Amino acid sequence: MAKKLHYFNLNALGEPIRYILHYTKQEFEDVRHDFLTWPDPEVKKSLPYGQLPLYVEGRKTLNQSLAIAKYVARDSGLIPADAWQQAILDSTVFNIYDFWKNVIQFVQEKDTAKKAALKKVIEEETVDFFFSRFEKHLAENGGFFIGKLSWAEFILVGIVEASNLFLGIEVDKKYPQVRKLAEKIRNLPGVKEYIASRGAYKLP
Ligand SMILES: N[C@@H](CCC(=O)N[C@@H](CS)C(=O)NCC(=O)O)C(=O)O
Repeated sequence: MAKKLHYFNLNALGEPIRYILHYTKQEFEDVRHDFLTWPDPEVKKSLPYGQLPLYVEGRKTLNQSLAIAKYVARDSGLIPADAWQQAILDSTVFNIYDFWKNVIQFVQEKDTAKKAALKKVIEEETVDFFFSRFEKHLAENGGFFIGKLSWAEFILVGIVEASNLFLGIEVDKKYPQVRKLAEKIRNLPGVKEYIASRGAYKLP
């Protein structure tokens, strides 16, 4: 069945899904929309909630990045059988997205002074609040969230990379567990080749 992932030519919410698809060796069409000319009225109208990413499998479509990531991670050992462990991972990805909300607020702010103020708060408070917790969670579980590789680590690494790109800082600089994990994910078979083939992202 033909699979397609629609997203912008950026990392952000699409990249963890791309990483999982490449790691699990699933063939898919990586459809990239141009952020600079967005919104393309035809495409926007065709999206169930007007936003990307959108995953397409045959005639079925799925929106919401976390739902897509979890769906494409099934049958690959990236989702534990145990319900409690599944819930821990769900909670973890929501915590990661709670951090990401701050980055999005920064990205969307048009006023230069307010934008600078938001960046200062993120750099001086928000990063530490979330990343000290991610760091502890990883340290207590052998460098993963539940003691082995799961879909949640892909989400964290994708969000770290996108945050670094959008904020122009290294949010993971002081967090060795997070950094080590990012290196591990980037060197996974499938992911490594994908990264080499796509090159580096640049902000529009
Ligand atoms: N909760 C949604 C958020 C999707 C979202 O915010 N998409 C943004 C890009 S990251 C978008 O499509 N922006 C363009 C628009 O709203 O027209 C998810 O996780 O998929």
